[in-house]
Amino acid sequence: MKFTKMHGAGNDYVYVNCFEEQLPQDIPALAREVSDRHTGIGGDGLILICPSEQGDARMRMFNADGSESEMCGNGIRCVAKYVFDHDIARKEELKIETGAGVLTLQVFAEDGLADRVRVNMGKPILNGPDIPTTLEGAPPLKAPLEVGGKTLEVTCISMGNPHCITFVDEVTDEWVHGIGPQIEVHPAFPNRVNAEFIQIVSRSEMIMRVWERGSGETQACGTGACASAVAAVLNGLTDRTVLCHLPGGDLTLEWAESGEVYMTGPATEVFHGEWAS
Ligand SMILES: N[C@@H](CCC[C@H](N)C(=O)O)C(=O)O
Repeated sequence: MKFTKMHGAGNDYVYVNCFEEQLPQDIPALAREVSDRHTGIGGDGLILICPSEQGDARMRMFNADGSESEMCGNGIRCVAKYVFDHDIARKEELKIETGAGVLTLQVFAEDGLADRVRVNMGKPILNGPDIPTTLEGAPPLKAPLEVGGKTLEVTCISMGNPHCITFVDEVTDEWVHGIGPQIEVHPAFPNRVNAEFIQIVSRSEMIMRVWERGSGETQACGTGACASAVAAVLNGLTDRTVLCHLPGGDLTLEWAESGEVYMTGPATEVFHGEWAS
């Protein structure tokens, strides 16, 4: 099976071109094997680039634990780069089908290769049961959540996949590794959840670290950054356009007056290979 290793702001996945490659039946097991950083290729998960009847390609994404997610913000920028660079559809405006619907992307190319992508991520889902969470509100805003002996005030938003955002004075390992895994499996989230920790720098800048559902801490999370930008506006902490600093790089988020969220960021190809097992 041929694969390509790519990352978006350090959020790295193994990509397989399913226009050409045949996959084993057990895709969750394949995702776990290729993602292993010691015995596999190494990555935050596996992303399949598949034919689509509704767009130029369809993305399927699997976390490192083999669970499938509806959406991946950093992944979809890399899928767009692959589709553009490898001539599956060499268009500056692409449509990619995801578990969260068909999204429109704008590709910015340098010397014939895509290097930045702007994604219309659609409207955030704010209704608690649709996120899903049992916390009340649309969205749950400053909702009390008992975790590790503390009562956190969290905001919950779905960008097709679920996010639980906590604003903190300083984003520390204790938040990400101590509290993050407990939020991921908290009973308030029936499908588990991605946990973001946000430090506000100014009305237009924030720092984020994430504990991702199914993958643990990653260097960036595109859907998480979008959800956090929406949460920051709803909590009165930032303006509608914000630069988000993540351990692996920066993303620009804009929550437009139309209600749609736009994310702009890098997409990088690292190497190709062949998976033997
Ligand atoms: N890193 C991704 C999100 C990947 C899926 C997530 N862990 C989930 O289970 O929902 C991103 O860039 O959005």
